[in-house]
Amino acid sequence: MRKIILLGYMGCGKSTIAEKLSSLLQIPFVDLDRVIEIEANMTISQIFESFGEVYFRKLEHDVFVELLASSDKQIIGLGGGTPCYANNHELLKGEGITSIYLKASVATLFNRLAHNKSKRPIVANKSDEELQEFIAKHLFDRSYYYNQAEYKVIVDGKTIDETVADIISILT
Ligand SMILES: Nc1ncnc2c1ncn2[C@@H]1O[C@H](COP(=O)(O)OP(=O)(O)O)[C@@H](O)[C@H]1O
Ligand SMILES: O=C(O)C1=C[C@@H](OP(=O)(O)O)[C@@H](O)[C@H](O)C1
Ligand SMILES: [Mg+2]
Repeated sequence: MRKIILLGYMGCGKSTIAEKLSSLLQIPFVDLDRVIEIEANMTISQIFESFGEVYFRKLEHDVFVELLASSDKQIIGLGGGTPCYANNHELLKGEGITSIYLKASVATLFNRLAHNKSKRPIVANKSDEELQEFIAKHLFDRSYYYNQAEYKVIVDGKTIDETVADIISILT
């Protein structure tokens, strides 16, 4: 396989898990958001603030297509919204691509995002009460796209190492 792609809602652990998986499997890791930030020379928050979400989604699609076009073996951590726009979910079905949905419950996501939302413009300004309800509805809306992944790994109640071990058992 050429690309191992991790997807799922904000805070499910895509960036954290991909980095650990990368060091264990000795396969380079790229975080889609980081590539976007480097190419734009701006943070994700600055892109949203200056140009808006529609512009970000276009950039995200272009960078995703660029990454998939390379023949390099890579682990790619997507942004939470990547599979949900611009038909990106169809790109997950391409040849040589293994896609894995890191599935987290609303409670797990809320616990993580409540302390970790400032760099995520979609949730940055929400109160705790708003956040819980927002995640529940948003996750429901996005689940259709996340469920297009080839594999699903439940992350609730698991340590980083346990989730990584689950992924390795899928890959081997
Ligand atoms: N068991 C766990 N697995 C993954 N992340 C965890 C876990 N426990 C706590 N975290 C924390 O949750 C956050 C997940 O964020 P991140 O990896 O950026 O997710 P994503 O890229 O999916 O938005 C990190 O701050 C990470 O340290
Ligand atoms: O869910 C989303 O729409 C987004 C998730 C973020 O990535 P993470 O899932 O890594 O936080 C980032 O791409 C951007 O803030 C938008
Ligand atoms: Mg991330």
